[in-house]
Amino acid sequence: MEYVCTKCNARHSIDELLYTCPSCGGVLLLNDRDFAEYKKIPGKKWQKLFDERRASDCQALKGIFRYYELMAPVLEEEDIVYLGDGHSPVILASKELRENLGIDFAFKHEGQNPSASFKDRGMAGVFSYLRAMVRKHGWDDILTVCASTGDTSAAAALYGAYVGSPIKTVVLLPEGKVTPQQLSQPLGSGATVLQIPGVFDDCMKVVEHLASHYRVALLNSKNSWRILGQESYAYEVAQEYRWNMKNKALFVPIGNAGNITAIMSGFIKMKKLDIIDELPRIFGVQSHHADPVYQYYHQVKENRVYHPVEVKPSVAQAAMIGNPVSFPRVQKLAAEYEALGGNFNVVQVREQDIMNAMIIANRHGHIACTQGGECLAGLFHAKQQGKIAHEFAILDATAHALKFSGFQEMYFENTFPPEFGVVPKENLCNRPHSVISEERKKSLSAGEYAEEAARNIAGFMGLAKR
Ligand SMILES: N[C@@H](CCOP(=O)(O)O)C(=O)O
Repeated sequence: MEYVCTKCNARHSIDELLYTCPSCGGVLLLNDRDFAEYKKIPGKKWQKLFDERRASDCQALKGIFRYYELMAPVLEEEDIVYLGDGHSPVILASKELRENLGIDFAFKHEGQNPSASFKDRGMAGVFSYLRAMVRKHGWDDILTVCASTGDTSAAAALYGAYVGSPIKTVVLLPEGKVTPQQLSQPLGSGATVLQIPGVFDDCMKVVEHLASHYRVALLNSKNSWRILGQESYAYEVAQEYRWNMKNKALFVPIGNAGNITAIMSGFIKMKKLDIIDELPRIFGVQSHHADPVYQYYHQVKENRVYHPVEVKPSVAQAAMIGNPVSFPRVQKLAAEYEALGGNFNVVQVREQDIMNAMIIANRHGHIACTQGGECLAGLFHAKQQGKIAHEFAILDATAHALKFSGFQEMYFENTFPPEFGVVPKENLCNRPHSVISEERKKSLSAGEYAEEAARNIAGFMGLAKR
């Protein structure tokens, strides 16, 4: 394998941990030099291999590395770090939800990964590579560092804690802009948690500076081993639908743009190897409060100019990023995707719609986070605009709803700060009801208390007597 620069096409050895091209500073992707050999194997044979592997009880192949030939065939079994990552459930949207929307779709619930987000896929990739480097070169001291809006730091800390020595984990967070649940994750895993004022983009710059001037291993998706791990999402989706991507459309939130890069890269590989006949349509989704990629693709093709944007507070906090590090990769892969017959779009949604959609999804039995809500809002939007009609959509709910319960609480209590621009719809709000007071409880025996509480509930719910 080798690193390939997305800008100047230079190739570099993977024996060194590189994030950008030493020749021109461009971001990198990983390339398998034997890929041409893989083309000699019929697509059906690949499908059979991966289908049979579903039954494997080999620990290393249970997670994202079920597809290791397409990702990192240079790793040995002993290098693979598996914490239960990947194979997140694809759940058909409830009947009522599909009927209301007038389109068939499913959520892929990435919150069911070990640290409750899709980032575990990428961390399984990068930590397995680091273990290989430790084995091969005897590296005895590795300080990993990442900037995060909350999910990356949780995943980095979890995998770092599992692998242990010689790896130590530091995470850098924008103070006050990570949910309490996400903050508790790296703290619980024992990582060093550092905070600075500002937003994710500020943290990313600091971490990039650290990576260029000090001996640290950067764990953000700028690290192309993260991208490889996250390609597994594409392989799983294809396998879920028996390798048939005809009339399928994927909705993916765009933050630092590592995930959309990985998903396109995975589908491109499968198409080139004839594992799939058709590429699914891909819709990136961004909030109007953090939409640099939408702004770029919204321009007339011939005159597109990329500008980072200044983000505003967003409920899709994991994607609140004004200058995604993977933007050059997206540009390159989206062009390749279209050249291979695929279709790549970016839609913009409003904060209000993201919150409404997240609550609607969860009210229909899903565990969508705000980014999952962003995808559902994106699907609503695409449907309304006639951009999608007959396809079956697969929505990426990137993390567990519980990580973002604070936004739900603000919605139900109508306490959103004005800069979010979110006003709750009363019919979507839900609050707890008190059945009996503490004082009344004290005045009753245990039996009387149970009876009176039950009577109050029966009255409140209008229950008929037996
Ligand atoms: N949403 C991310 C932001 C960093 O993205 P990465 O994929 O480049 O690590 C987070 O959870 O921190």
